[in-house]
Amino acid sequence: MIEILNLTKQYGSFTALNHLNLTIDKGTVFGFVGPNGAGKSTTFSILATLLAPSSGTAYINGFDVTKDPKQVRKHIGYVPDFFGVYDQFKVHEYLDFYGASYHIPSAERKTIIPQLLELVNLTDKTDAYVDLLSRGMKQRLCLARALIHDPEVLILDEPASGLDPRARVEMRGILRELKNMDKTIIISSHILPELSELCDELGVIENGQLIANGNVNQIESQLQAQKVLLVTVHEKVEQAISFFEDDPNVLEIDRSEQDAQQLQLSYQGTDDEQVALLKKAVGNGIPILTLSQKQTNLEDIFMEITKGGE
Ligand SMILES: Nc1ncnc2c1ncn2[C@@H]1O[C@H](COP(=O)(O)OP(=O)(O)OP(=O)(O)O)[C@@H](O)[C@H]1O
Repeated sequence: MIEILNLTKQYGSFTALNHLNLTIDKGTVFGFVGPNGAGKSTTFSILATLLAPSSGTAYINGFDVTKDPKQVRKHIGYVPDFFGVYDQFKVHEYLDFYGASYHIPSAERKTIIPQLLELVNLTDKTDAYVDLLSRGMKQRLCLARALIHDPEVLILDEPASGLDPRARVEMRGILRELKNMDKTIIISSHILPELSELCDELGVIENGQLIANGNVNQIESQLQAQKVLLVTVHEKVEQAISFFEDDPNVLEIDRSEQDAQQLQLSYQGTDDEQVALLKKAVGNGIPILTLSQKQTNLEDIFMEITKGGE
């Protein structure tokens, strides 16, 4: 379990994290999403006990990251966004080195390492030199390294960044397996759809503050206070625009770039009000060809909830 309490980090006069509060229950896969510079890596570095907060703190399985870093490290596996690998090592030697650093007895390491390599699909690379692995393979090796002491909590900073689509799918498969092993996982990305499928819960961070938190549906419903109606009219586009502009529930009208006859209405009315509006439009002679509601995808949601930071 991860508890973040009023976590604040100042770099000089710059506030990178501003009273962040978050609780992640055991066994949850939590996606931490935010634009570049939002404060994700800063949060993760603090959780990994590598950076001291300016104020506030965080607990991992009840251990305070500022007061009890040694205990915390036993309970976490951390994959940073940039990592180095010791290039003179072969894959199995690399894992063995880290296993020894965690004081795992040699006999045990001999059992664990093949299991980990199987988990991250690197069994056939056991004798390969680490520096000759592809980026995706290095990323998976780094994940195996983070798992060597069987931590309950995994802190994964952008584990899918820079991977091609196939490698991303592979990474997702591995994370799913880890979820099935009941690990608590916090994983960051600036790509919301990448996380949505995998995560039980999401938190959106911007300018060091949590601006949305919950499951995908909860985050979606925050946005759905405003739906987007797509209205295609047969000619008379200007007439349609001035008609819809008069409705107080229509907040904004955009014209589609692809289709000059299509209007996109940001609409905040209820379903009943929407029915009444359409009835009135038809009654007023607006030649409506089609009407539909734009399906908001997670990319739209992300753009919407982070647009304050533009
Ligand atoms: N050592 C540092 N000194 C000064 N400012 C820093 C330092 N580290 C990070 N920052 C600033 O703090 C803010 C948060 O950075 P952080 O790396 O936590 O963001 P992020 O959400 O992980 O971004 P990205 O998605 O680009 O990795 C950024 O504005 C960054 O420039």
